[in-house]
Amino acid sequence: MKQKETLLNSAGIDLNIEELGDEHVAFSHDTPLRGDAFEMDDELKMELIEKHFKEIMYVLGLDLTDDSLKGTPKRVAKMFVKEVFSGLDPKNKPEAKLFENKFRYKEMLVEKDITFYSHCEHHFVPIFGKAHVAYVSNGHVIGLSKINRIVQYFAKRPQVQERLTVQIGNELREALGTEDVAVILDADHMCVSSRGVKDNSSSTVTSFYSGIFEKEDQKRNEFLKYLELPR
Ligand SMILES: Nc1nc2c(ncn2[C@@H]2O[C@H](COP(=O)(O)OP(=O)(O)OP(=O)(O)O)[C@@H](O)[C@H]2O)c(=O)[nH]1
Ligand SMILES: [Zn+2]
Repeated sequence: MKQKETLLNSAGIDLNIEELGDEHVAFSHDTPLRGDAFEMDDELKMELIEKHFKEIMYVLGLDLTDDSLKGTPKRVAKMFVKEVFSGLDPKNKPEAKLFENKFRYKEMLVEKDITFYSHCEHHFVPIFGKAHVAYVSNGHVIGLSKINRIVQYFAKRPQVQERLTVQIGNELREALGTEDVAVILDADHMCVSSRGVKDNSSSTVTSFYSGIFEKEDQKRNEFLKYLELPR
């Protein structure tokens, strides 16, 4: 396949972004990924990122023979592929372990204050905050930690908060087989606080409501009330 050859040859560093940009696939709820995004394995991705990051550091004038700096391109490459952007790759998607709702639990379940770390796709600096999730069982209940894992999986992508919110909401609807899902994210954007406008007191709140949470004010208010409960 020609594109793959282009990618592999680009280990020589002549990445032609225009040429690679034709094939868009709406993959994993709309993160704009190319169709060939996973034809390269992680090893090659890390090799290429290391090489490019070395060039960025060089251009900035940094001395890459310095013993504190020389490992940085490799560290950054590993951190991008294996950690902070590992949620781009569907192979890292967590399995949503479900149990039968034998206990006949009929009310909403709320998991609040789920910590997440993401990165703004415009500046590649951190977004971090709390996610609050609610759902009403449609016959199955999900292992609690899987909710955290779903939040973290979608957070580990270059993101905007709106998309992250919708991706988490849609994934929970799908995994749980219910429309009755609510998600709120409350986050700090380092691109707003540490640079640019430098506002470190604002936070950004986004929400996703479907099913009864969309239709019934009462359910939505109940969810919001639980978020105010002291711990
Ligand atoms: N809607 C939305 N915007 C975001 C998010 N994260 C960062 N942004 C904004 O994306 C915008 C990018 O705008 P640009 O004007 O191209 O970037 P910039 O010149 O660096 O802008 P400033 O941040 O204002 O200095 C900024 O206003 C950011 O605050 C997000 O999750 N959602
Ligand atoms: Zn930003």
